[in-house]
Amino acid sequence: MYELRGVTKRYTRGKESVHALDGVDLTIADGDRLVIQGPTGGGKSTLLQMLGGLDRPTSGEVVLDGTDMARLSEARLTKVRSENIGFVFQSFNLIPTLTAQENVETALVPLGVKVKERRERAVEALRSVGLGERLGHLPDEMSGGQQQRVAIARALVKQPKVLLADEPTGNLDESMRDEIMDVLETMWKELGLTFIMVTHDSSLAKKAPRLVTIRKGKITVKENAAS
Ligand SMILES: Nc1ncnc2c1ncn2[C@@H]1O[C@H](COP(=O)(O)OP(=O)(O)OP(=O)(O)O)[C@@H](O)[C@H]1O
Repeated sequence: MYELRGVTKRYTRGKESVHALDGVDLTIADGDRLVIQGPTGGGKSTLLQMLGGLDRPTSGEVVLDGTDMARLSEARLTKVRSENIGFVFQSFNLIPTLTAQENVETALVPLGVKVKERRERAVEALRSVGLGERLGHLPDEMSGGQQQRVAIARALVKQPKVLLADEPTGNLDESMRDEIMDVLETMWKELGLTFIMVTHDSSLAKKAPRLVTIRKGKITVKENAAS
């Protein structure tokens, strides 16, 4: 469970100061599916970075399961991240010289998983996203949708509690977008993940059980009873 209290993030460039987040209070229960939307520059990516422990707030608390990530040492924060949080980005971020299977295995290296188990888990994760036949393919031998599936397998192979996705369908055409959303939704249901996604896509936002809109660093939360 996440508890954000008074989270502020200020960026300073020369004399200019931007309040990317301005006193954000937000609770996210385990197993929630939450969409973050809002205008360009509103603070969506900054909020996701705080949730992922990729950056620290200027002030406030980002508590994940009782631990304030803002106060952890870099080493402990890296450990919390690699054990608990999977990331999927718009630009897939696969290593171009590694096969699909090797890309997925990389997520298990920091956890000290032995080679044989790494291989088995990577194959299983790729099968679960429908890529059992593509284990030995390099990223540029796969479509955008397939590359994003590899990225999803890489995020989930470590069995995280939380999956964070920043515009995961932003680089994909409409049919691939639906396909990737189906994969993400299935994984969310099957694995009992907390799934938090930033999107510009209003049709995806409408379907979310919980919608956070962020403008000028301030959030509003809407529950969607219909979904
Ligand atoms: N590293 C940085 N240095 C300075 N300012 C930054 C930095 N990162 C973000 N900002 C500023 O903080 C504000 C929020 O940015 P953020 O990227 O979180 O918005 P966003 O809602 O994700 O936007 P977009 O939809 O365009 O990706 C913007 O005004 C942005 O210019």
